Amino acid sequence: MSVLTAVTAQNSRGVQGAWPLPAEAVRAQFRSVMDDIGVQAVKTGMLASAELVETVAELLADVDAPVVCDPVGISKHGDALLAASARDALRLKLLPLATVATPNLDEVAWLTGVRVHGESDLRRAAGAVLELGAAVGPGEGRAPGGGRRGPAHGTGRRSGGCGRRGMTTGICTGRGGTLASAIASGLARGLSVPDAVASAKEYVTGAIAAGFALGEGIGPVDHGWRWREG
Ligand SMILES: Nc1ncnc2c1ncn2[C@@H]1O[C@H](COP(=O)(O)OP(=O)(O)O)[C@@H](O)[C@H]1O
Ligand SMILES: Cc1ncc(COP(=O)(O)O)c(N)n1
Repeated sequence: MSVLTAVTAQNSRGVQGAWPLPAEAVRAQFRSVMDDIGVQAVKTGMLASAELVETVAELLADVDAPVVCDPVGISKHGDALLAASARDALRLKLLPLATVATPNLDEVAWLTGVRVHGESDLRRAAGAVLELGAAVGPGEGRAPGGGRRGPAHGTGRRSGGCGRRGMTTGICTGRGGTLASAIASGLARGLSVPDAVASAKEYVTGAIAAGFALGEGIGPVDHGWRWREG
């Protein structure tokens, strides 16, 4: 079930417009889901403004289910999806509620000041995210205790993806959101955090490898790759 926080106009070329919903609309959708259907896990994505980050943090404070926070900052095309003024609310209110946080490398630098230049920086970055309160972070699907960790860009076993038109960089839209959603799905099914992260990492790797061209710009990951591969 979804609680929409913003409406965007976007395509493979970029984000042409974004309109945050009123906090009241977010609260009402949340109540509609919780009071009838309930949740086994939550994943947060684009929150647009400090007000919406605070609203979502308030709502999640009473939720007794794992929370995966994907602190969406900018789109693959460089379009802002979160106001700069929302950083403190994200750091101080939402991330402390997270079971798992999945910032990408730009987002982790923005949130913690730690710049990742190589693999040796990953542990420091993860530590900085943990200090904000998230149980696990950042991005990369790192499992506690040194679980599976994949390549950041383009060197992995299945990397490549987005294969038409000679794109071999693994750059496609929806990677981070797919990783975070897959982790939340695993947690909802009762997997432990390390198992949910490992399973999500495998899934997103396949989705990137099967990414395809759509439109004139950056195409999407393929969420249906397992189904298509049979
Ligand atoms: N070229 C690639 N090949 C394989 N996995 C990749 C590649 N690029 C990114 N990933 C994986 O996709 C997941 C999400 O990456 P991330 O950089 O956080 O995405 P985004 O920038 O979309 O938020 C991570 O697990 C990352 O390791
Ligand atoms: C509503 C929404 N949420 C998140 C992203 C980031 O995805 P990406 O980094 O792949 O552009 C996006 N473009 N739109």
